[in-house]
Amino acid sequence: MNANLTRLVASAQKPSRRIIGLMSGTSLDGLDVALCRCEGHGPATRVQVEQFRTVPYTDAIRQEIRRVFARREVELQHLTLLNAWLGRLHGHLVLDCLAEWNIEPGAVDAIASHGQTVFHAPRHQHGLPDWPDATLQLGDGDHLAVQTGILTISDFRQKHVAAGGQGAPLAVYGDYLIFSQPGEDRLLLNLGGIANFTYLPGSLAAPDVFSTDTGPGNTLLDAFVRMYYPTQEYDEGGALAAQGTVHPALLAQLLAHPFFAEELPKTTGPELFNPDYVRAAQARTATGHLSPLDLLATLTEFSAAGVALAVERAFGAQRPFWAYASGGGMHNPVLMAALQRRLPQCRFATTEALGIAPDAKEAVLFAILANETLAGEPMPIGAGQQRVPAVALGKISFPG
Ligand SMILES: Nc1ncnc2c1ncn2[C@@H]1O[C@H](COP(=O)(O)OP(=O)(O)OP(=O)(O)O)[C@@H](O)[C@H]1O
Ligand SMILES: CC(=O)N[C@H]1[C@@H]2OC[C@@H](O2)[C@@H](O)[C@@H]1O[C@H](C)C(=O)O
Repeated sequence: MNANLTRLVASAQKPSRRIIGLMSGTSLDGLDVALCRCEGHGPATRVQVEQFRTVPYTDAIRQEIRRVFARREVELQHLTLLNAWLGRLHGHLVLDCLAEWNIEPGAVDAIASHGQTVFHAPRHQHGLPDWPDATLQLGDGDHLAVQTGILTISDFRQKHVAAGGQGAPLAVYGDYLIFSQPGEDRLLLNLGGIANFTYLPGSLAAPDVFSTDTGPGNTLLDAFVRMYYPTQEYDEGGALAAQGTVHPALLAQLLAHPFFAEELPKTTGPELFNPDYVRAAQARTATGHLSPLDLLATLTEFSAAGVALAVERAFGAQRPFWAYASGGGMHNPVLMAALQRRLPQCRFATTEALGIAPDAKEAVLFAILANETLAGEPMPIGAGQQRVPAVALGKISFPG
């Protein structure tokens, strides 16, 4: 047998594995690196986060990604170069983190790399009836594996699409394994660039588990903050939105897109929710004159409204939940207050209360996905209409 396969089988048979989860989301704020100890697999999975760091992206890195990010037309050479360049960059950043933590690469079983989404194209968004759902993440796993000498599992979203999903959200698999609690209906709410939630029934009925994007989280806020306040990357503490007033007609127009009326689960991205989308809604409502502060207040309310609409659509307006937040948006009190006002039946906490630091959560979930790819069985959750395919996700790259 090939020596790589022998090592792979040995790793899959271990009672516990050390896996580095990597996530760089749509906000382009940096690479989240979570060193996890994953014990067991399936519902018996136990995860302990041994180390976590967000390595911030420099402006130069962000600029290179933005040349292709969510753009319908790009320079093909740049896209090609970026795939290898990001793979190497992520490999370097992993090695830097390991050196800082005093851990040898040989002490790590695997890297679970999400890669950088550069274009997300579910059918409802590209609108081309003869073409499938599709999504593209860059930062090829082979580069990470060779750079670090660590087995790498990457490109998790393609199998999801191939097996009938939209390529997202994937958090549902890990959420189900580590956050399900008998007797408590839970929502795991991630407020990243795009917002999404996973529903975990207290009955533990696997077929009912599902996950959906709800619309923008921070992506529009970030884009307009950068536009109006070039020295800032985001609305720190919601300080700007807090000084503005929500414009009801613009808010209604922003919510008029068919995305919000569509069946759950669904997925989206900045390909749809971008400044052009907002400008078009402003043109339709003659609100082009709105001050930056009022616009940010309206966009913050828009994000909260998207989440509330999806929750109501799925469960009605009455059903109580514990909602455990994660993602950068939970640091924005204006957004959190709007959510609480629109979902009075929910009680809010963060995943800290469940033992996982909210900023680390997505990176940890990819480590868990890789752990399942190595040692688990496909999970029978969200069967059928919920579009959560029961398949092992990710591609395996050997270091040699
Ligand atoms: N202190 C803060 N106050 C307000 N907003 C914040 C704060 N900290 C982070 N954010 C917001 O969170 C964003 C980063 O969130 P996160 O890292 O969860 O996004 P992501 O993982 O890139 O997104 P996605 O989950 O869509 O892929 C920032 O761009 C900013 O908008
Ligand atoms: C295509 C893509 O990268 N989608 C991301 C993005 O960020 C949030 C939301 O949009 C979610 O659908 C997904 O990420 C998380 C980790 C997921 O798949 O669960």
